[in-house]
Amino acid sequence: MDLKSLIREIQDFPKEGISFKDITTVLNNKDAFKYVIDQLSEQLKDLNVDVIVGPEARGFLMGAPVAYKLNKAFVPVRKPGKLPAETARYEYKLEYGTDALEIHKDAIKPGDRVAILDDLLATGGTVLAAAKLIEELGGQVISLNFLIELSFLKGRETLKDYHVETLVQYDEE
Ligand SMILES: O=P(O)(O)OC[C@H]1O[C@H](OP(=O)(O)OP(=O)(O)O)[C@H](O)[C@@H]1O
Ligand SMILES: Nc1ncnc2[nH]cnc12
Repeated sequence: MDLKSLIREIQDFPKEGISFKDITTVLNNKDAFKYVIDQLSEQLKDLNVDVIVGPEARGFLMGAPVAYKLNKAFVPVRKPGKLPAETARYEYKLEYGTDALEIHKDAIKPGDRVAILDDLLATGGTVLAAAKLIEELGGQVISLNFLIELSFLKGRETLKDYHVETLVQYDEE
C-alpha cells in the first residue's frame, strides 16, 4: 500500500517552515487505516509486550487499536493536568515548542514490557519523554513504533538506546 500518497502535507502549519504530515487522510480511508494498524501490530506480535503506551493525542489513534488487536493493555500518556490520579511528569522539546507529559503512577508495574506507539517521529522528544516516564515507574521499553518518520530531524539519534520501527520515511522536508 502506498501510504505516502495518502498522507496529506500542509505547508507552514502550525508555524511557518513546518511541513505538517496530516494522517487524518489515512484514518479516513478504511483500508489504509486497517493496513497501518495491521502492520504496526505485526511488528509487535512476537515481542511479548504487556502494555501499549500512546502519547496524546495522535498516539491514541495508533496505540489503542493496536492494543485491542494484540489483546494488550493500553495506557495513555497525556498533556499536563488531564490525568485525574497521581502522575509522574517529564518535560521535553517539540519540533515546534516545549511541552510536558504525564502518566498515572499506577499504570505501569515494575517489570512490565512496554511498546510506545505514535503517529510520527520528528525530534523524538515526545516518545523519549514517554520512555523516561515508563522507566521511572519500573517498566522496560521494548519497542517504539511509528507510522511516519521525519528522518532529516534525526529522532533516531535521540532514541538510540531503543528499538525503533517506522512505516513511512521522509528524508527531507
Ligand atoms: O518527535 P517529536 O519532535 O516529539 O514530535 C512528534 C510528536 O508531535 C506530534 O504531537 P503533538 O505534540 O503535535 O500533539 P498532538 O498529537 O496532540 O497533535 C506527534 O503526534 C508526535 O507525538
Ligand atoms: N511535521 C510534522 N507533521 C505532523 N506532526 C508533527 N509533529 C512534529 N512535527 C510534525
